[in-house]
Amino acid sequence: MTQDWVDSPPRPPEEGKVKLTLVVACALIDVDNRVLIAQRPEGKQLAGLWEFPGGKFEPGERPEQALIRELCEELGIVTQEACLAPLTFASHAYESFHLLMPLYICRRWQGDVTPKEGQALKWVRANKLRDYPMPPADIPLIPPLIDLLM
Ligand SMILES: Nc1nc2c([nH]c(=O)n2[C@@H]2O[C@H](COP(=O)(O)OP(=O)(O)OP(=O)(O)O)[C@@H](O)[C@H]2O)c(=O)[nH]1
Repeated sequence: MTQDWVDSPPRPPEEGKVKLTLVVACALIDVDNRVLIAQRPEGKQLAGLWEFPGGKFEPGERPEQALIRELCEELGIVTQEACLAPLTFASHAYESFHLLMPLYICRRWQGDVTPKEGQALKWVRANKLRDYPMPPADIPLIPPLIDLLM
């Protein structure tokens, strides 16, 4: 019997490889302990679903820098690193990538929350978040928010 792999054993399957996508997100919390969610606009992946503001990193950015930039671009507000506290994270296998998404909470910012990208916004009690369809990655983020806010 020939063993043509004796000098070069079979490799682990290629399908084990994933594209890891790093996204940073924020639960903004208002004075009534409600959380801000935003609806993904038409034309984007997962359009119509409600999500936490945030987005992908730009090259060389730290998570807090990326989040401060995204909050300014999407909502027209300014916050500082000292006002961002890590709460939990999402790790979810989408079909074409694996999402790793830290979720921060933020209670202090300057400016009025304004939908800068035409997205619908809603302030929602943590125990009502399940009434809004969210991306699958976000579902495990709800219980820590309920624990924190209810
Ligand atoms: N911001 C945000 N993104 C989320 C959440 N949950 C979730 O699965 N995602 C996914 O994480 C990625 C976020 O990237 P993004 O908002 O910067 O990206 P995008 O699809 O608008 O893409 P683009 O910026 O390349 O146009 C998307 O694939 C989005 O579906 C969430 O709660 N907030």
